[in-house]
Amino acid sequence: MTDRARALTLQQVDFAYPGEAPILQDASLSLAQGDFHCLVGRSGCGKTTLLKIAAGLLRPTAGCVRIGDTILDGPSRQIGFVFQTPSLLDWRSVLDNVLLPISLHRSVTATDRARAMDLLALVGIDAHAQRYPCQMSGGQQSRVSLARALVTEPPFLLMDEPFAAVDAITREDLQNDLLRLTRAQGTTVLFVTHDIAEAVYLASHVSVMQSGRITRSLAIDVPERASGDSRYHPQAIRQCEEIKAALAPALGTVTP
Ligand SMILES: Nc1ncnc2c1ncn2[C@@H]1O[C@H](COP(=O)(O)OP(=O)(O)OP(=O)(O)O)[C@@H](O)[C@H]1O
Repeated sequence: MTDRARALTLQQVDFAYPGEAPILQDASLSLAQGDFHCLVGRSGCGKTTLLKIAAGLLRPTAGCVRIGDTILDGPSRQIGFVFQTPSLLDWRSVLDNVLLPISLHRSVTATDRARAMDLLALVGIDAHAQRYPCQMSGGQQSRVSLARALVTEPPFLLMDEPFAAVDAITREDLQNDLLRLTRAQGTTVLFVTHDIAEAVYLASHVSVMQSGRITRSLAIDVPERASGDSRYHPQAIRQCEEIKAALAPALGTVTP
């Protein structure tokens, strides 16, 4: 697949739930191949709705979503989705949960199993492959969910606050796992979060959403991205403040 074919674009998207006022208005986003794009915004501004449109789970009332030059007209196997809660199947083992996206379409092969085990090893839980989700902690379940989303190596990964329910230290580990895996696979990621610091740590680009519109997009350019301490780099803190100001212009802190 060419770089251009691996671009994801939302073009002037409007959306309203049936019988409701518009939720999204003229929302545009452009992700180049390999971008890690975070979407931040206050609760209820329309982030999850935008993500579902980008996944083809909801249809825009105006505008469109494109993968490369092709308009998306429904869910696509090119797009992996990670929800806010891990949503694992309790009656399947960890390994079988990771293999689920494959087993829904065809028979699982030994190569698939080896690949799933590799992913579980990369997120540090391969020793628990035969356990069931109820025997795993919340952070471990998030790791299973991440491995499941990546087992088919989708070129696009859409994530809706996937680490919101885990403690801060586990969240940092999960963020590092996510960066390592998506960089290794060259995945293009759209990641929704309330957490500005998380967005600045993970993202190559951050977009700010307010009342159904994208009101600001900025490139993140924090040095030493690969090392853990880049979270606390002065440039990271400056960019967090910039995003916070963009989210709250009415407070008059900094007007971009
Ligand atoms: N199925 C639905 N039918 C009608 N309205 C809905 C539906 N789903 C969401 N909404 C409304 O759409 C608006 C945007 O919701 P959405 O979940 O996209 O926001 P969000 O920014 O992701 O919020 P949060 O950060 O709290 O998860 C909210 O006012 C919500 O009540």
